[in-house]
Amino acid sequence: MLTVENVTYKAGKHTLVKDISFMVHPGEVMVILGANGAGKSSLMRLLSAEKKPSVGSITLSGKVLNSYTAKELALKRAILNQQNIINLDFLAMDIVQMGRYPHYSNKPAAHDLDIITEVMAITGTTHMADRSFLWLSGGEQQRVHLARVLAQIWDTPEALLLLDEPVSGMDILYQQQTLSLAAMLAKKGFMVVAILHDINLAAQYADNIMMLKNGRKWYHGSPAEILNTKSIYDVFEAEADVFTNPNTLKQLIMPKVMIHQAQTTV
Ligand SMILES: Nc1ncnc2c1ncn2[C@@H]1O[C@H](COP(=O)(O)OP(=O)(O)OP(=O)(O)O)[C@@H](O)[C@H]1O
Repeated sequence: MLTVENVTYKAGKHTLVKDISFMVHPGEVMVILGANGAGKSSLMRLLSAEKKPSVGSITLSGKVLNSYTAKELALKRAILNQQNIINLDFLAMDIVQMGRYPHYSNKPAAHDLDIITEVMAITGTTHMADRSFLWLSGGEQQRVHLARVLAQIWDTPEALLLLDEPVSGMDILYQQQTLSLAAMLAKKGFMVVAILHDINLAAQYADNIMMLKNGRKWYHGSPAEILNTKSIYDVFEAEADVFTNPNTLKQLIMPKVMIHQAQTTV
């Protein structure tokens, strides 16, 4: 279980995350929503242990996050960042293999190679295995990185998977496939925390959504509980209609065109 208790994070005189508490259980997909600058990535940096809370505590499986060694943490949580800049001429397969580095010292074992094959198949990257990573498109690179991150924790029960805008740059099919995969991994026992900008994808795939505003938790609950015209306006200052998709019974958000604002910016 991931437990975040009264966490505040300050950078210099700026408070980026303010007194946030929540829990994520194995089996759960939690999506973080919020406007640009709301503090989503700052919170993610705390959850990944890249940064330490100024106040409050974060525990993973009952142990304080910042007391894990780097190696212990690599075996327990993986993060897909927004930007994974790699300028070296690796093959896509080599990038995925990097995800297994914490699991072996010299050469990957047969078990590691099996996992690499499996995650490349599940992320639709098998056919890119022998291609130079640098020559892949942005969306293809993102899928290879997803395979790398999955390779890292594939055989760890109740691992924490952190996804910072995992579907940016992906086409509609891979957006759906990536988030279905995240939901499937949660069913397998992982804890998934994802930052998304697309509220409809959040409505479709999240078990719970946390909406941030000015570094604070503004709303937290299931999509059905918290996604409505008021919460969307409160958090994004955007007007939207919220319907129920008759096929999936999930929320469907239709932003209203802001004619006045659009005209004044033309
Ligand atoms: N090290 C820092 N020092 C001061 N301010 C910072 C620092 N890092 C981030 N900020 C500010 O904190 C706020 C939150 O940033 P953060 O990247 O967490 O937002 P976000 O919700 O992820 O935004 P976006 O949707 O645009 O990616 C922003 O106003 C940002 O400029």
